Amino acid sequence: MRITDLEKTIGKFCLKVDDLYIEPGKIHGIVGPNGCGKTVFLKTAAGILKPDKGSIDYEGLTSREITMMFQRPYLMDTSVYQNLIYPLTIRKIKPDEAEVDRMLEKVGLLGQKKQYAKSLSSGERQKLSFLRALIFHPKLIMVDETLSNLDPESEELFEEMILEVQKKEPVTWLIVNHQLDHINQICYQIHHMEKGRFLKS
Ligand SMILES: Nc1ncnc2c1ncn2[C@@H]1O[C@H](COP(=O)(O)OP(=O)(O)OP(=O)(O)O)[C@@H](O)[C@H]1O
Repeated sequence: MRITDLEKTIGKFCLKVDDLYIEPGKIHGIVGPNGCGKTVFLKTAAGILKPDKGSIDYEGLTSREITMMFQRPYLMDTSVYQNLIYPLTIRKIKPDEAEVDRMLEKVGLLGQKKQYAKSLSSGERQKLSFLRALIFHPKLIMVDETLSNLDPESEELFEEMILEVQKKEPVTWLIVNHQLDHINQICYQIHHMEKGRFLKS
């Protein structure tokens, strides 16, 4: 993915990306102080916010192959299971039930499969949202500080799952996190942001 001459102004804030190359199939971390524009960048890169100027070359990826995990996951008024398979439902793909159970089991949510999703704890919601992002095998996954609120064990589990995905069919990950987060250790490249710009690495 290549981002060139991109600009996005929201209120007093201005995001400016002259030239940024995100090597495909790798795990990229984005770190920087509060308010430096990480979320605005991610939303713009995901196509949720329209840039005022500039271009994003997804190198052949379509919007259906891109997903974003938000800091506060949006869940629908239905069961854990229905929320999980939603990306498949809208793509008219029949879920592989054994695979669904395997995924839920892996994060310890199998017992809550039929439970109302909105009754899950915040960490459980993030686990569900993570599985929902993985279930349709996207090629580009953007993660907005989702992993920062997890307990160390869950964070380790997510890292393990990310590496498992990378072994099978490499995905491009853009993971916004904090400077000292453990997840940085599995990143191929860390991109530093400050005041709406990327620092040269
Ligand atoms: N809808 C909006 N209206 C006005 N200003 C906004 C809006 N959205 C974001 N901003 C401003 O843009 C700047 C960048 O915000 P952003 O959420 O991208 O920061 P961040 O790096 O993700 O911060 P944090 O680490 O605190 O999550 C902030 O100063 C914020 O106040």
